[in-house]
Amino acid sequence: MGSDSHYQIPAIDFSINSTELDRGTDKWYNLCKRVREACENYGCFEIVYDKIPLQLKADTFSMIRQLFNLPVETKEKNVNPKPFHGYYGQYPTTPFYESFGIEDSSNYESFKSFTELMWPDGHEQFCNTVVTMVKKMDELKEMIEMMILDSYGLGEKLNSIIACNKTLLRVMKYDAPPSGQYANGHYGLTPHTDKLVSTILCDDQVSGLEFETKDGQWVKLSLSPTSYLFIVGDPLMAWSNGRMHRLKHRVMISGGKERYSLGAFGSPLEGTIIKAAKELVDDEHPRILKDFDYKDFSKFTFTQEGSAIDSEMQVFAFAGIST
Ligand SMILES: O=C(O)CCC(=O)C(=O)O
Ligand SMILES: [Fe+2]
Repeated sequence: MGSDSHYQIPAIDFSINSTELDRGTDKWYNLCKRVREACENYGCFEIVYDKIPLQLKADTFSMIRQLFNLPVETKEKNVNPKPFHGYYGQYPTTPFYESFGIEDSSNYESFKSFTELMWPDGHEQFCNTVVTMVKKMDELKEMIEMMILDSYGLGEKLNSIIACNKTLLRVMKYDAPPSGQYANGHYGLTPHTDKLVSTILCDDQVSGLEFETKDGQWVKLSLSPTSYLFIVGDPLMAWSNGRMHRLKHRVMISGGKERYSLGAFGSPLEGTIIKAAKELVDDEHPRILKDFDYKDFSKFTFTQEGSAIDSEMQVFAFAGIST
């Protein structure tokens, strides 16, 4: 992955023979260890993965362009009161950003309903292409979640938030600002840590994503066509009792071409209480957060009080243990 020449996030190659990736093999445990180290030290890693055909990815982005090209009145029909779901756009603070959050999108019937909301006469190619892509990203996400559990020796804890969440598909578009404006960059998306458990992200080869290193430097990322980015979100950090690092990131746009990106986000199930795995709390790692209801936390981030707090501090303001 091209980033600032002196700073490189780990790249983990999953493009190997499927049987080697079976749970229990040496290769599996070796990857588990690397995944854990990357999440703890960087809060992210590049996933090199050849099991999603490049043509499928290209077709998906072409379908997503068609979606964003629909009239605003049509896009606004995708209303969903849950945080990070539904259509978001035309906001004065992020004038170049639009997104859709579509739940249960690896389920054909559910995605078909969304498709018919956007195209009342149906759009089979849109539906088939995107569902196929989300299923592939889902497989990858489930495998990485299992690796995280196994990396801590907690592979049997299948009711933890790591193993038990639903994929929320989010698609994003960042308009290119008018030429000559913002030559030095403008926020497409302001700095934040993800509020969903984890994220697997890819883009259509127009860069803009940047992340903050642990020592406060902003570094540009550009993903190769066969790469995806895994990002640790606040709930995953909370589950790991602070062992995993949340990645603070932002999108900067500076003109030229519009950017499209696509993410499979792990969304906690209704009623989920986020708590540190008890095995990950000990004298050396005292508990850093109280248990909290995920829904209340995500609502809090949108309140006047919550939104005034820096994104990475919100979880501590909501559930921090005062010493
Ligand atoms: O568009 C991107 O590359 C990043 C999107 C993102 O960070 C988010 O939706 O949380
Ligand atoms: Fe994000």
